[in-house]
Amino acid sequence: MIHVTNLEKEYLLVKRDPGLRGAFKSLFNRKYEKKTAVKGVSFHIQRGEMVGYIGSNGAGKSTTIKMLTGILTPSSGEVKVNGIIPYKQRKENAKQIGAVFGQRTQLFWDIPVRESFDLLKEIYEVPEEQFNETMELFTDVLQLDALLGIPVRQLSLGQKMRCELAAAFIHRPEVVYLDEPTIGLDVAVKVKIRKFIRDMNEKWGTTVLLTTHDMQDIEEICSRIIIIDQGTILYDGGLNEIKERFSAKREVHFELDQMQPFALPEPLRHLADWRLEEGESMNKAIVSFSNDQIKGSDVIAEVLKENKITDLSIQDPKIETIIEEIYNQGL
Ligand SMILES: Nc1ncnc2c1ncn2[C@@H]1O[C@H](COP(=O)(O)OP(=O)(O)OP(=O)(O)O)[C@@H](O)[C@H]1O
Repeated sequence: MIHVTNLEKEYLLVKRDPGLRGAFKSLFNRKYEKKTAVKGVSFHIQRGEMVGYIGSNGAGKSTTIKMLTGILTPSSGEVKVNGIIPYKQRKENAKQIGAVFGQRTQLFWDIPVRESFDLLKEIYEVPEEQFNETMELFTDVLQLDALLGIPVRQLSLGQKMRCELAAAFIHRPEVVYLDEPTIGLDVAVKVKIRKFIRDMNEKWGTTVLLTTHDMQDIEEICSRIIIIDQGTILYDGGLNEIKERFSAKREVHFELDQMQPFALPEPLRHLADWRLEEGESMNKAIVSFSNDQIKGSDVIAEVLKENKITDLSIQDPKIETIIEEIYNQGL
């Protein structure tokens, strides 16, 4: 569905000396500097896959997505979405994709949401019956009923984002690009949005490329991640595989009675680290260890022998921690 081969994008930046004099000079004698935002990126995404495209600020995510949507022309390399070259066939590409770009809206600011959807229906030439059926479904799943009569500018961020999501899927596109679809939203709306994306993927087999800094989005939506750093791909593979690869780092969280001190038993001293998290009524001792050196059950057994524990839980490594480690140490 999405084929990207050796994709590159260079931006030309105007080089300017500091100060007013520099600004004035650059008006007449422009010097340019090249900035390669995407360097030789290749990946293939199958129809119906939901892939997380992640990386730190400035890694090159938005630049890639802009090339996939046809907004930007690549400096070199190839990009094809469902057989279409986006920057050459912008209209055809626009018909088969949907997009949510964080804070920007594709809805019409001053008119009621319902009328924005009616306009999108005309733009995408959605058949009447299909449109009504889709609207009914979205109204139900995203609880849009009360919002349809309100102009977008009067909606809260969460309400607006629910409408944006509906607008991205209204014409049942083949591919949807989601750039930070849950940014700034409360947990309840995030849950609703993640479920909606999963449901649409299941119902229509929509291919989804998701950019987010919220790792919970990734964990709940994607089974594959592509990690980009400084314009090049660091990792492309299963979310579970990478978690397993790094599952060397596991943690057991032991809840202690406030009055009880914690001691790491002797057999664990060279195999595990621990730290204390202090709370109002409860302290928590967090013991971290390498799965390939000792089993979680042995850690628990040893700790229970010497400490009074009220509760415990085993935590898998968080994907943020994993990504930070890949950034720092490589794969
Ligand atoms: N229009 C532009 N002109 C010049 N440089 C740009 C332009 N857009 C982006 N860049 C630069 O290209 C690099 C990649 O930017 P990009 O927006 O693709 O990153 P990103 O991964 O989407 O970051 P973020 O998570 O902050 O949105 C950055 O160094 C950025 O400063």
